[in-house]
Amino acid sequence: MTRGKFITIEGGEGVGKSTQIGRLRDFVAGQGHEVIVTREPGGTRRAERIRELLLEHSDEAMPSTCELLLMFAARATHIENVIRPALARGAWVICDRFTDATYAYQGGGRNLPIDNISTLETMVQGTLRPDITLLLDAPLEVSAARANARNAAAGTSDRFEQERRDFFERVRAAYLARARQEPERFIVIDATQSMDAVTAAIQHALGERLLNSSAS
Ligand SMILES: Nc1ncnc2c1ncn2[C@@H]1O[C@H](COP(=O)(O)OP(=O)(O)O)[C@@H](O)[C@H]1O
Ligand SMILES: Cc1cn([C@H]2C[C@H](O)[C@@H](COP(=O)(O)OP(=O)(O)O)O2)c(=O)[nH]c1=O
Repeated sequence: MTRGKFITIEGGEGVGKSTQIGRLRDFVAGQGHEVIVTREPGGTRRAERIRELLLEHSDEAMPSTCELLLMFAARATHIENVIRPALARGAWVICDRFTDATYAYQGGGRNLPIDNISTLETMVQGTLRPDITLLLDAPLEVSAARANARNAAAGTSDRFEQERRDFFERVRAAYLARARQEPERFIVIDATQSMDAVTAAIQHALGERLLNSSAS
């Protein structure tokens, strides 16, 4: 059985990840593949409980190291129980955020040492890495406006969404730096475009990089 492909989708809050993931699922399923859509932090019962700990507001300070370890604790059970078994049976896995988010948020945003993140990455993932990472990129004005509109409609905002502008600038810069370092894995999409234009750009890039190669 050919191993499935592991696709992650990354970017700041409100860039349009959730919107595009639904369309991506249909696109990949339309090529005849089994598709699993999942997210981080989360994706299993235990990991979703860790997600609640990470996102809830609390009067107990959250040390950055605690945040980092919880992200990888959730990831460990997600990989073991969902991602690896799915890939092994040939399913394609589409994951809303993965370890690049840790490099961007805990590394870029919180200024935690990259070496610590990379040590945990190896400990938790071994050699598992995404085959393709879609980075939806937009200036903060655009992504914040979308996230704010969505949160106002839902009446909620989580602990990360309370961060200040300079935090999100560092997150965006860290994502773009990673994309420059690994151009063969990353596809950077201009997320300021219309939803349909973003969808078309994703499908075009995936067609070039993955679907053709998997057919051969
Ligand atoms: N390309 C786009 N143009 C305009 N609005 C968009 C676009 N993509 C998403 N949106 C809207 O912006 C908000 C945030 O999108 P969402 O997919 O939830 O982002 P994310 O999952 O990245 O936080 C939603 O209300 C969504 O309908
Ligand atoms: C996976 C991951 C997420 N996060 C953060 C980013 C988000 O603010 C938050 C929850 O992710 P998510 O629900 O995907 O955020 P949104 O839909 O608003 O874009 O967790 C990290 O800080 N590190 C990580 O490793």
